[in-house]
Amino acid sequence: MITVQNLSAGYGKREVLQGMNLSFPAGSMTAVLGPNGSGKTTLVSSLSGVLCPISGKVEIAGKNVRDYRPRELAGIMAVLPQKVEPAFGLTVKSMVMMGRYAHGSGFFGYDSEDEDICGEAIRMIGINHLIDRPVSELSGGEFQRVLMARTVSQQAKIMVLDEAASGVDVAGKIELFDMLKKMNRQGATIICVIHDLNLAALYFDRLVFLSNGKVKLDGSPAEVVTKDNISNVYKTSVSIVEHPQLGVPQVLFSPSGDYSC
Ligand SMILES: Nc1ncnc2c1ncn2[C@@H]1O[C@H](COP(=O)(O)OP(=O)(O)OP(=O)(O)O)[C@@H](O)[C@H]1O
Repeated sequence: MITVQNLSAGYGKREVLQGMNLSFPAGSMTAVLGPNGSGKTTLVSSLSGVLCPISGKVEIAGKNVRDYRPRELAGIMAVLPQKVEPAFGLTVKSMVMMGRYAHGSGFFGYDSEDEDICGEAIRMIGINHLIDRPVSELSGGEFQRVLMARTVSQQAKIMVLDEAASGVDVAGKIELFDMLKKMNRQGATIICVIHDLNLAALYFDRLVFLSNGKVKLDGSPAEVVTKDNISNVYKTSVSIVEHPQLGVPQVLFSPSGDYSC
């Protein structure tokens, strides 16, 4: 269980999150959404203990996230940040192996089990063909997949992902979210920042929308993805339809002007 308790967090004197309270039960799968600048990455940085709160706290299994030692935290929580620079000279394989940091025990830091787990993550994410390529020479979407493989190889019970599938093509997104859903069904707690409302409604049990550093909406897709709610949060007009096979709400957008021929 992760709890966000009366959390205020920000940068210097700028308070972005204001008195936020949230809890993420073990085994839950939550999408965090909201307009640009609403505080999603600030929340992720707070959950991962990178950002020191102004007040309040984040607890994981009853212990303040800031009190965990880095290796101990990496053993229970895998974080995929929004911005990662592809380090010069690192190959895809060595970058994925970095996910085993918390587990590494062999003479050189990693053993054959670490190799097997990374190999499996690389196969699952479909980047076998890239394994020896330098990460600095990959396309944006390819690099994003490598980051995802590194996160998966960490085999942590909690996964916090900030725009995990940004830059990944449509089929790749489906593969990634299918995989996350499978991991969730196997017990992983997943918290994922995502901009795509329709994928969020398809895959996540709970959608939390932030607006100006506060929780604006929190509920199942059926509860929160309504015309009024989405129009209100994003200040744009939308239509809601039902997914023809799954029945979940899906959002349609229209151009703001009349561009018909
Ligand atoms: N390092 C920083 N220093 C100062 N202000 C920051 C910093 N990082 C973010 N901010 C500000 O904090 C606010 C929230 O930013 P945050 O990155 O959490 O938003 P977000 O919801 O993740 O946005 P996006 O959808 O664009 O990724 C924004 O107004 C942003 O300008």
